[in-house]
Amino acid sequence: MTRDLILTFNTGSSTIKLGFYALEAAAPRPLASGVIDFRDEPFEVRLTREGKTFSGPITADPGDLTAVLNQAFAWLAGHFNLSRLAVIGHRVVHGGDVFTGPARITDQVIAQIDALARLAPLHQPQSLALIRAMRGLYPDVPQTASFDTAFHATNPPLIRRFALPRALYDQGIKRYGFHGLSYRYIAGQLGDLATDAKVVAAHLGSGASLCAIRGGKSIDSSMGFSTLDGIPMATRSGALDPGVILHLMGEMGQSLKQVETMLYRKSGLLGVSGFEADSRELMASTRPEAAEAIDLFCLRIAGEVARLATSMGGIDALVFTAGIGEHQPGIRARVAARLAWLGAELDPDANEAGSRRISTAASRVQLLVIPTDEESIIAQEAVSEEAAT
Ligand SMILES: Nc1ncnc2c1ncn2[C@@H]1O[C@H](COP(=O)(O)OP(=O)(O)O)[C@@H](O)[C@H]1O
Ligand SMILES: CC(=O)OP(=O)(O)O
Ligand SMILES: [Mg+2]
Repeated sequence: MTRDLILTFNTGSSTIKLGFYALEAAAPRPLASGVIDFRDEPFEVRLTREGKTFSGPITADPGDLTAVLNQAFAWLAGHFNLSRLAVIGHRVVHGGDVFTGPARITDQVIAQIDALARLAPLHQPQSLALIRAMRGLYPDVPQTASFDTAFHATNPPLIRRFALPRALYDQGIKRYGFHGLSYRYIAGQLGDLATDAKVVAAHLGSGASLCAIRGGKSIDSSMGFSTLDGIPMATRSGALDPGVILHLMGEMGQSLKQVETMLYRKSGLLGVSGFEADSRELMASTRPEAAEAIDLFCLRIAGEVARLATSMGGIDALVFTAGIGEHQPGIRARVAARLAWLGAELDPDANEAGSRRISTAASRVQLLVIPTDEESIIAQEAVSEEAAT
């Protein structure tokens, strides 16, 4: 049996995104994409192939991932010959200092990923459960991990350091950065800006961060030790005065679990608006709290662009990507307006149309929209890692 099918997983807090690729000499060729969205009612697995979307019902309890995957893959077997699976590639958010590139999954690698789970509680446990479940379903198929943190391994030590006692840095308490698969993809899509331009990429999805990229390398990013740092997100706070945490746990007697739940799940756009985490609903709402949540989001994004420009000594282009970056012209316009002092000038028609370039010819900073594709990086890394071992 020829094994020529690649499966990728991009695991999030509420969705598992799947990609199917054909193994080909030049590069993996995309065949189909799928999603299992735990928020869906009715609960189902969806597959989009050649412009058509198919769905299979899932009756298993969403809390039982093994049962969910058993059912989902029994249905997917009607669309793909799964005995042709050559490799399964996973996005794993935190690789710490251990992983500076993709890795073939072994028992030791699973233990190392597990040891970092606390730093990415919305993602890492889900990835581990998925890796284990796929081992059970397809024990003969090799699995690989592609790490969000790996792209930022090029950040200089000064960028990675917190102003904390030196010994903590040596114990791994430092800035790592995330969304690296997305930034690696964007770095490959910059055309004539790829060689030497100073580029800030803004990955604005449910999780959101920004990255300074020059010559194909990450110089600095907004996320740090955990996936909480930087700008506000759908339900995460972004950077926060650590004194607030001391106050909550000291004066207000909150537990670690309570604070963790608040920072990861009840803050950000949801926390500030008081009712909604999704940018579509917030942009459509007339409530002042919704406007304030979006305004704070945009203010903090613009502030981070300026900070990252300082790390690079300038900025030539700002790239918007991911769900919000690609599809919310109103948010792009608000960010651009706050960067007018830097010479950023939006072309409103190009922005509404979602063109690749959305700035005027006179703009001192090019504003670009580039759709991201984390899955294609996972597929490429799965093939190269599998070939190397
Ligand atoms: N077609 C769209 N139009 C407007 N907003 C969108 C669209 N698609 C996604 N978004 C917004 O993007 C955010 C989710 O980003 P996405 O990158 O899809 O999420 P995730 O981080 O889960 O992969 C949400 O705020 C959502 O409102
Ligand atoms: C790192 C992170 O926040 O990822 P996501 O945007 O997929 O939640
Ligand atoms: Mg995402």
